[in-house]
Amino acid sequence: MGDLHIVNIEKHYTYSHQKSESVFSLQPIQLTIHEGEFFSLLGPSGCGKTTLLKLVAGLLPADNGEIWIGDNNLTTVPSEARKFAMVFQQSLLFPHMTVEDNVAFGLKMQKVGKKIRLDQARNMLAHVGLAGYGSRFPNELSGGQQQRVALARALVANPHVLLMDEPFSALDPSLREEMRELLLQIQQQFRVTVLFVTHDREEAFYLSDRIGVMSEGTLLQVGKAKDLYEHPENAKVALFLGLKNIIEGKISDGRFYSTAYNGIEFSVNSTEVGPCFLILRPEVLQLATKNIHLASDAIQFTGKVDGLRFNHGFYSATIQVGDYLVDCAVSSQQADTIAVGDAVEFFVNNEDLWFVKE
Ligand SMILES: Nc1ncnc2c1ncn2[C@@H]1O[C@H](COP(=O)(O)OP(=O)(O)OP(=O)(O)O)[C@@H](O)[C@H]1O
Repeated sequence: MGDLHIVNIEKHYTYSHQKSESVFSLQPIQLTIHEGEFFSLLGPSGCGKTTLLKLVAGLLPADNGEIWIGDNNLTTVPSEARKFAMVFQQSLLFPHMTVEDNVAFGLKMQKVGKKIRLDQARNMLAHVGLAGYGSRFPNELSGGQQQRVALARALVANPHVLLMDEPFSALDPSLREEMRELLLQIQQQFRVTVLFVTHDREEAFYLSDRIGVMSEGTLLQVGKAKDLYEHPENAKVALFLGLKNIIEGKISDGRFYSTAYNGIEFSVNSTEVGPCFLILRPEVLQLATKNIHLASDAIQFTGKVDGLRFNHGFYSATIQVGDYLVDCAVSSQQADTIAVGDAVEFFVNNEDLWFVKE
């Protein structure tokens, strides 16, 4: 098997609508997904995630570029011969076939004998928590159970890569969480390479070894969730990841200037120059308490508590600084010492500043 290499793949669509012609271009994409890796393509609706997935699957012809797995060039290999399996948002099971026949169908196409394929199908159904459901028909299953069958059907033929397009987005939140856990468990057990498409950043962050952030047909940045969150390469990635406290300004002569927060100016170590954005992650902002010892290059702000919300084990304070609201993560202990309307000081260490270009 080996790594999945997407080599300068591109695709251009032209379509007409009410006499105007539009074009969507998937710009050349270069990406290697390691064998056994869980990789997500994350981006807003219409950015080209499904197009890229279909190019990898061989369901769409590429205008340019190649798909390799290990040393095998798959570019001209038809979809059904690539040994890739797909799971979609709404997986179409054959309604007139039992669950186990649905799961065994791919093996039947590969001319695997009846006994062996039914044994394998039942075994895979047990892995997805559906032991004993084999003789039911798809319409006798819930939406979540149907997705489990789709997963079993995808995995039974031992695919090189599992391609998944928003597979859980039609499920309710608690079922979605359950399916995520199941998928992770199965992926670790079978060590299958997964290429997963989602527009849900929480989902991508939770599941993935690495994530590729896409926008308007381009792959903006690839990395681990933590690296993307702490060090987005540009403002688009930061905005799409929902980062808070993004401040427009500029750097010149080693100093950052912004009109935000009542006017900011301080020395920076960054090599950036010109217009840029400063990102202050809520977790790196600290409330200044009486005994705190500030580093000499820490940057201090003064403001007024505008709101205080409990958020999964910590508090999130909104602090008004001039015309701006700043999000600041606050421990439970600190939250007990402040109230809405209080004047507060908070600071950030210079090393925790992150600057990006547009
Ligand atoms: N067969 C096609 N012909 C013309 N345009 C297409 C075709 N398929 C997709 N598009 C356009 O290409 C763009 C990318 O679509 P794609 O489905 O890849 O996006 P996506 O990121 O998966 O979006 P979503 O999350 O909404 O599914 C969209 O503007 C879409 O309208």
